[in-house]
Amino acid sequence: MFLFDRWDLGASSFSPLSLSHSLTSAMDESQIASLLKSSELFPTPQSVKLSYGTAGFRGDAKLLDSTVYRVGILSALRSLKLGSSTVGLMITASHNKVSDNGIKVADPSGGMLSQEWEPFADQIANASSPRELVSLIREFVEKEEIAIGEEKKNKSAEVWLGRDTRPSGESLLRAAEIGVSSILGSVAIDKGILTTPQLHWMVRAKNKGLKATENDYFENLFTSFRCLIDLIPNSGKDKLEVSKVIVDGANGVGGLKLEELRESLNNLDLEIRNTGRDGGVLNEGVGADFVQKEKVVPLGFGSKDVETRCASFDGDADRLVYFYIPTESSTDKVELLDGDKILSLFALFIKEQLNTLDDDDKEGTRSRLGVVQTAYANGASTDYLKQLGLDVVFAKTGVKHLHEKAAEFDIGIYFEANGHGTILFSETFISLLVAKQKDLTQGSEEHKAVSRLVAVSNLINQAVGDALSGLLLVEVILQHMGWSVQKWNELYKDLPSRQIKVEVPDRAAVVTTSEETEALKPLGIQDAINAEIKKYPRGRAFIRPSGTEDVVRVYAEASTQEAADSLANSVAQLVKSFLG
Ligand SMILES: CC(=O)N[C@H]1[C@@H](OP(=O)(O)O)O[C@H](CO)[C@@H](O)[C@@H]1O
Ligand SMILES: [Mg+2]
Repeated sequence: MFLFDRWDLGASSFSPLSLSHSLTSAMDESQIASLLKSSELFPTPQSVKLSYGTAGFRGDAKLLDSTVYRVGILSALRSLKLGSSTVGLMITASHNKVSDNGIKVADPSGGMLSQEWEPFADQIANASSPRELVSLIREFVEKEEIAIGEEKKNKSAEVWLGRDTRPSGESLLRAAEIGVSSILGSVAIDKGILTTPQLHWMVRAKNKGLKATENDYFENLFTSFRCLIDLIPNSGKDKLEVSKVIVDGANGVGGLKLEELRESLNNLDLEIRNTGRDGGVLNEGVGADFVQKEKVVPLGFGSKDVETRCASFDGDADRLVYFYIPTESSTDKVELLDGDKILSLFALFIKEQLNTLDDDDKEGTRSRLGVVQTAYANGASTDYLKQLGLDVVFAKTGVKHLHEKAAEFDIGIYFEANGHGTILFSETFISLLVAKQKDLTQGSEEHKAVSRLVAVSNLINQAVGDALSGLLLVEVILQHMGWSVQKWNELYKDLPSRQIKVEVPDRAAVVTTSEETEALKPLGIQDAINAEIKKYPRGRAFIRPSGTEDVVRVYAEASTQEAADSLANSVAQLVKSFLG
């Protein structure tokens, strides 16, 4: 009973004995003691309601200790549930401001945490006392039939931890370690500063029994990049001179990792700015989110870079956008090549290789290539992709939703307009490609096409969107096509669009349909939005509550920039008047 002596169980009717009985049904006393003792170190902040959201928990870093500790516990349980497979924990708040931080879980597949576990994450993050926390864990462990405790000594959980460059990362990582270790026998392994996609890649590789260090990640990137370079028709002769690309690292982890990778890349003229070493602040006036939303040059770029191909990463390097400063620009406006345009370039390249193969396909087993977008995709990109004859499907915002849909194809390409995306190859399709590669005559067009596809499947991160691997693929495709960034931009012309964030007292008051294009609540707002849309040629607009920030997002598109701005503003006004 010593376990509970130190606990003030308050004035509730709760008795230590009943706690002991109910908890021990799923967990032994030493396990309960461990949880109670460690949770004492991390009191829940009052008056903060936490939600796992679109991409894990995020918020002011000062308020996150207990959340991160609790997600540490969850990750150990997740590992145990899945036969002690390795689970990843990433401490990052991506494109949010530097004083924020966050945590997300990478499942053993390398993908996002199964959505079935999100309600449990919300529950434990919001548990108001150690007693409630332990009780929730006990119930969950019982429901999920997770075996923890003495009898499991030989099979323990393993969690790999990574963090971005935020100053708060180190102490939060310690909190996560304590959380993991409070599930007895679990092992937390600190993998240091990483990009989010690196950790996801490493977790996936580890669970597939492959080499899984950070060096293996780099080696995989430059080997497959080199392979694609070697497969460029005429080895680049008669093609565009390889021109320079300048990368904005958002003053975060991505620029630093790209610097490491650059040592081994000799077919790329690469300049890296905003590495964070020159005094710049993470995500402040820099990075993919800033460039994509504001459509202006990031700090450190200017008139000297006119017409040069530039790219921006976000704070944890899972997003990538390209841009250039047009000659005629007298302002700081950029021509943006967003996730939709990267998706289009990838789709075009993959389709070209598949066409070469399918022509040769005697059995007529054509491969299923599909693309996945969200409601934020520019309408012009969707028209373009459809006109290419591609199967275009839509998913809710958040890569976990896009990833799921892309996995239904032999090759599924998904991208959010903000630059998060990748190309998924199904295991069966990869085996088919590898078998074909062996059968076909070396040097034939078919052999080259199949080899390119295999190299792309190795280069591009199969777990999540990855700015580093995305950048390398864009670069090699441009060299393959002999295209400048301007030529690439001409694939289609974006419809003018505008995004606005509206702060409201309760963003949860906005409830949308599953496609997120219509608001069901507050009642009447959708009719009012529709009436606004009708006033604009090619007008389209929708609202949804953000899953990562305390705002309602407004998106609008129309045939001119003025019209898109005006439509977005009118809809923002409606949001304020219905919810303000
Ligand atoms: C419009 C927009 O860019 N939304 C972003 C943003 O989600 P919100 O739920 O919209 O806050 O952050 C997510 C995580 O990075 C990303 O997946 C998503 O695309
Ligand atoms: Mg990110």
